[in-house]
Amino acid sequence: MNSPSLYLHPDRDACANELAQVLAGRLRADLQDGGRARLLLAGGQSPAPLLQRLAGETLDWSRVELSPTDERWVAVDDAASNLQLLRTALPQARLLDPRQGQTPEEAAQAWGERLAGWLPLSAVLLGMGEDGHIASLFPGMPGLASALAGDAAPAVLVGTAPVAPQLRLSANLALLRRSGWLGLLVFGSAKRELLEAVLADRPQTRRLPVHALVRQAGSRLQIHWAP
Ligand SMILES: O=C1O[C@H](COP(=O)(O)O)[C@@H](O)[C@H](O)[C@H]1O
Repeated sequence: MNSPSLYLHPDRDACANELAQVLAGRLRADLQDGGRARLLLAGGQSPAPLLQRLAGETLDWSRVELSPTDERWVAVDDAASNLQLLRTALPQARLLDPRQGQTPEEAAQAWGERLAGWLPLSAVLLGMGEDGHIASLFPGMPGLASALAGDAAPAVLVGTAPVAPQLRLSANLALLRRSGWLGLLVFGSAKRELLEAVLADRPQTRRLPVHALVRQAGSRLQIHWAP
């Protein structure tokens, strides 16, 4: 396997600063010809410092289309909503709400169709849970094998988390990989230990969604870690 690049930052601020510059550079490159840039960002806790830095980058945000990598099936203004996190931090971008239907199934179908029209994406930044989930692709969840399949068509699916809010929408791995730049943001020692086990291809990690990401993306994946 061609290994991902692993960037070990001294602290979360340094990590956020560098990632904001890398992402802004990718967006500017796609905006240069007068077109649009398309960006998918992780939700959860980890992106907060990065989002703050990214919001300070000078670029034509009105031409940047932004959506989360996954969403919790909660009201759009719920504190657990990934879109709400992006909306609060980057209101100047053109936000696409994953709630494109009345039911999770309808929304997954319609959001997936919208995202398919964005491919190839400019950049995708994923997060990872301590259980090895990425986006809302959780170890052992129903439908995981097809969500991770390397030859799947890019799509959005309805996922199930082991913790509340359990009902999720998530881009599948095939969609997440269709990007000019692919990154994974991870903080803390527990996640670093898990990542090292994944990079070493330890057998107990082979069922984890992050293992599929690392194997399929190889050297195209940048992993950014800070304590
Ligand atoms: O549930 C989720 O978790 C992951 C990881 O979140 P973090 O708080 O540990 O950084 C996140 O990447 C994903 O978007 C989110 O829905």
